[in-house]
Amino acid sequence: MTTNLRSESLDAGGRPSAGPRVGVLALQGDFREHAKVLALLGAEVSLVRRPAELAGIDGLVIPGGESSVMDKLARMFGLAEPLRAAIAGGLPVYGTCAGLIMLADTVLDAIAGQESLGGLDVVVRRNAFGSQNQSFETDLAIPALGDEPVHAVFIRGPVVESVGASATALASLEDGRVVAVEQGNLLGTSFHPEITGEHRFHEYFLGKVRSRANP
Ligand SMILES: NC(=O)CC[C@H](N)C(=O)O
Repeated sequence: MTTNLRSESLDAGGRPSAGPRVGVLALQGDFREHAKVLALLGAEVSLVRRPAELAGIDGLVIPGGESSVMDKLARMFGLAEPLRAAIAGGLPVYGTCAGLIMLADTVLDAIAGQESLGGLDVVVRRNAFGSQNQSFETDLAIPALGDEPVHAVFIRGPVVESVGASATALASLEDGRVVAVEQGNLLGTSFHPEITGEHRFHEYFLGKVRSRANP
């Protein structure tokens, strides 16, 4: 008899080990696309809408969407402070587009009263590619992810205007503008790997999640 096990690795008790538990912030935006990619890569995925749902996750993805709405909902649902505490406590978090804006310490062109969660020592500018050119696609060389370029889709994305001393740029456009950054367990991209079939960013993120879950 063969059993259809999702994971071939076994835990200390000889049982098949479950994948890392990754939450996806599901207040607004393209959280379903992230959940699909993460599940495909073997993570145990849960949607996060309340503070209690942060318990027991080993990592969190903040999706693309609209950062000002996400911010409002996060505060309304009492999630903003628990999220800040989780980030400060070292929870691995990957933010795409609006998610990157949520993780940035400083946000330019925010709407009045908009707050970010912070954690990434970067300055981002919302809607940096302007209304004439709201969406575009390009291939990015990202040595940290291997030789094959990353096909990147930008949808009213932010740009990283300055990278502070604690953060590192992972990818830039040809004109030098930074569009992917990391800092310890935090990862952010201006673009959307969750919609292109590109899994290397999620894999890279899951690496951070696994090393925190099994130090
Ligand atoms: N695709 C996206 O996530 C767009 C981000 C959006 N322009 C914002 O400011 O939040």
